[in-house]
Amino acid sequence: MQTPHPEALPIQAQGLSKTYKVGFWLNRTVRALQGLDLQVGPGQIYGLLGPNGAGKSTTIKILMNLVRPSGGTALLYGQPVDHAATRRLVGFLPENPAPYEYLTGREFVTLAGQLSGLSGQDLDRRVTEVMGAVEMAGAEKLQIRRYSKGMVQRVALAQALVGRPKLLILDEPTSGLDPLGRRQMRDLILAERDHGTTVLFCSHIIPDVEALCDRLAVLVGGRRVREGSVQELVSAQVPTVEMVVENLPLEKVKELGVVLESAQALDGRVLLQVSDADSQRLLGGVLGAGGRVNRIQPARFSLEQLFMDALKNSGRATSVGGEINT
Ligand SMILES: Nc1ncnc2c1ncn2[C@@H]1O[C@H](COP(=O)(O)OP(=O)(O)OP(=O)(O)O)[C@@H](O)[C@H]1O
Repeated sequence: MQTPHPEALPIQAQGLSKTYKVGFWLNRTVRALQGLDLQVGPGQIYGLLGPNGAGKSTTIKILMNLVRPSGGTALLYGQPVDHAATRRLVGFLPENPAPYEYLTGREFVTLAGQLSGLSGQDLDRRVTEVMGAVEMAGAEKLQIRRYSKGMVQRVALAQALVGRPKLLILDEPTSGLDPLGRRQMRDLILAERDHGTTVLFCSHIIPDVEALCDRLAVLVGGRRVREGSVQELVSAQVPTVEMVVENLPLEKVKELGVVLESAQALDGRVLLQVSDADSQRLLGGVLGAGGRVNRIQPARFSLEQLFMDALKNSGRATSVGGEINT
């Protein structure tokens, strides 16, 4: 039997596409993915960031062999995604985990451990270890139907971790968690990376992506529109300047003929964002028209700005996958 290639990339996908048939007569097609390339190196935390319907879950489902791609290839450690020995190296947290409600948390995680090949004392020790890591030791004897959403998410993470995976694939790991729960989930993911585990996760929560990722891909409408480290992506943005103007209404500012990145009237003031290159012209125009500038400062580069720009540039007023009629 073929074995996983430990020197191969944990994840390598090329030209992935996926169309779903929808509608009562299945006569409409949604293009969930359109030629996606993805490479995740060992020990990285890699984020897929995108709005609702961008194709993040579809990508993850293809990697987990839950959905077949319509085109392209996906490899885990150099092997196809249905390769049994390779799949044992992967821990998976689905988007809406639905564990058996009448099992206790410990029974559920023990079952997952058995399925990943553990037994006897090793299994017992490992279950205790992961239940402790996700801070569920105190509630491990309760049936899952008594758990809160955050507790279900933790126990589902414990089942993903129990088999000591080399690669963790997490679909929206922090969704539905309160700020403390999100923080703890982030710490757990970082701790796994520190143990050498490779992590792929998807999210639309920008601060989580910013806090966790070594690299990320921004997906919009099933396409990868940006890729790189957070630092690379953020510093590649066009520098902009924020200006607060008084004594001049927004309509008059717009008449100055300077391209504004954003403009908002608030409490008798106008908040403006303009490219660095245009800022002097705007300043001159505002002062010349009798306005007063009471603050001017470089805008902080952020992943959020990048994300918004990516959405705007891809021409998507809405974020759902491209639907075509056939
Ligand atoms: N089983 C399915 N049948 C039909 N269309 C689907 C199916 N799964 C996903 N889609 C469509 O494919 C597109 C991409 O969906 P996907 O769930 O991959 O996006 P996502 O980025 O994970 O979004 P979200 O953040 O909302 O989970 C969407 O337009 C969605 O409606």
